[in-house]
Amino acid sequence: MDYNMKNTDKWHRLLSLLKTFAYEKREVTLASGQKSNFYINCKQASFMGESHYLIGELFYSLLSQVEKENSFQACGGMALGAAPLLSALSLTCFLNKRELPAIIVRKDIKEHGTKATLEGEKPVAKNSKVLLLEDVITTGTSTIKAANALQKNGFIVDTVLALVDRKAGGQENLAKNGLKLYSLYNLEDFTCVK
Ligand SMILES: O=P(O)(O)OC[C@H]1O[C@H](OP(=O)(O)OP(=O)(O)O)[C@H](O)[C@@H]1O
Ligand SMILES: O=C(O)c1cc(=O)[nH]c(=O)[nH]1
Repeated sequence: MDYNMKNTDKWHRLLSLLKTFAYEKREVTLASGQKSNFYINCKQASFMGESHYLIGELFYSLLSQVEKENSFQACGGMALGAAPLLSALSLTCFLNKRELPAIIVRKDIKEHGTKATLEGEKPVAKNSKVLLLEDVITTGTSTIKAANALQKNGFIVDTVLALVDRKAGGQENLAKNGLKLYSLYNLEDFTCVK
């Protein structure tokens, strides 16, 4: 798909905020246990008001394109990285006269109180189609876990929107699990000199 929001002012501005606050060139161990010499910690940018606004607008625009073939009743994603993305998209949908409630998947089951794995699922009917959001895709394992948690709770998940695809096999792993990936940025957007 040719994304119509790519290379727009909003797309460039969000990339600039991610490059400034999220991208770090350093040795790091990733969620998968693999070593890398760079890290994109989107949370350093995604909780800011301006990024929140841009993420909402860009994901809303991507959602409108994806929905030419598919439609969704809610969005969902894994804590913590997906939390600001879900909040941004859900708010932007509301401002566009559409309710798209957000479901966050806890990394660990809450041990007291509700003992919940999901939060925000009450407004969403079972068998609803949930659009999965993710900040960074490396192997795709975290995203597949989030999809499995939602599916186990009676929701349908087949599509993922990500901020960044590190192009490290994640897309292929998601496809093996029946998940189609659309990402706003990939690794080259961070590494190209422009
Ligand atoms: O594609 P993968 O190989 O699974 O790696 C990507 C995952 O790693 C990060 O989460 P992290 O586990 O660092 O958690 P956080 O959002 O709580 O910081 C990121 O938010 C993705 O969920
Ligand atoms: O693979 C990961 O754990 C990972 C990579 C990255 O660049 N950013 C992130 O938040 N997680």
